[in-house]
Amino acid sequence: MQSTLDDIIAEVKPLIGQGKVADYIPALAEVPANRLGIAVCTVDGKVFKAGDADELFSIQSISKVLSLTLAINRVGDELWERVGKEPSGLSFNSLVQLEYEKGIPRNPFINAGALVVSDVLQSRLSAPKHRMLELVRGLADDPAVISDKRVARSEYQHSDRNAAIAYLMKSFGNFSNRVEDVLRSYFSYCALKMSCVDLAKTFIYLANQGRPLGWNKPLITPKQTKQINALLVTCGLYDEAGDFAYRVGIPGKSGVGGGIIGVVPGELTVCVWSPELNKSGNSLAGTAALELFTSRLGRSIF
Ligand SMILES: NC(=O)CC[C@H](N)C(=O)O
Repeated sequence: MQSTLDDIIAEVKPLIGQGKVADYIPALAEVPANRLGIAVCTVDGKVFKAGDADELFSIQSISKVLSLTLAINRVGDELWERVGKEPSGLSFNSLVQLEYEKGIPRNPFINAGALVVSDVLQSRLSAPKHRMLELVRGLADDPAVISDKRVARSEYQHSDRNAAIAYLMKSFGNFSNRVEDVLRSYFSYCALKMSCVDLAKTFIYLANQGRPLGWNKPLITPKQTKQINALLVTCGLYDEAGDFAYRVGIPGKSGVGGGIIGVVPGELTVCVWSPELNKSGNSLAGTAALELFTSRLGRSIF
């Protein structure tokens, strides 16, 4: 495993320069483009890493998996009355489908869906931002995980499109709380700062029937774990979910910070980070690294 990870980092490095670091907020635009890391965590808790696997980065939309997990945990199947389970085929922050589908987002991993999920958490939890922090600290087994206030504030100052999405859903009756409050929580989840190692450990519950590392009780049921992994395969990479399934072939979730997590059910989680993105907003070198990873180890689910 260790030599495979070292080889992957060396082989993928030349791709740096072909993508574009997210620049919609200054705090993300400043991240050095040449970073590249990979970490693997196995269901029995072994961690392997290479490159910049311990450096912290903004997890952005990877947090949508955590908020979905919390929401499923709290409300169960009721959630699916307010958000769909189908791929959108459109970019993560698109508004067009929402109008003709009457304010019901296609899935929980596009921004519209994640905002509905955040709205549910806002209603159900007394301190949603704090609860999320507590959850990730527990999952990553790292009490030092924080949400970067500067990133969250900057996102809020550039939130016109996400606010438009939320207000459109509100006009259809699919949004209960004040838009500003939910946006603040949503951005605080997106601004979580974690490393590849933290994230590989955090998501091991998705490879292990809902059981986090070192916990004595499951976070979600095996059935819910299967459901989240299915949604990751079909919707985790936005309008590139098909290409990702074709090239990488495992459940995955990307974020505009350049991170991507992948799940090999029953076996391991893998997290890659490279800040330069392709046109769909997914890490360019990160996707290539995962493609090599699953191909070399013969680990696709297909
Ligand atoms: N794809 C992403 O990572 C998007 C997250 C970003 N904070 C947004 O809401 O636009």
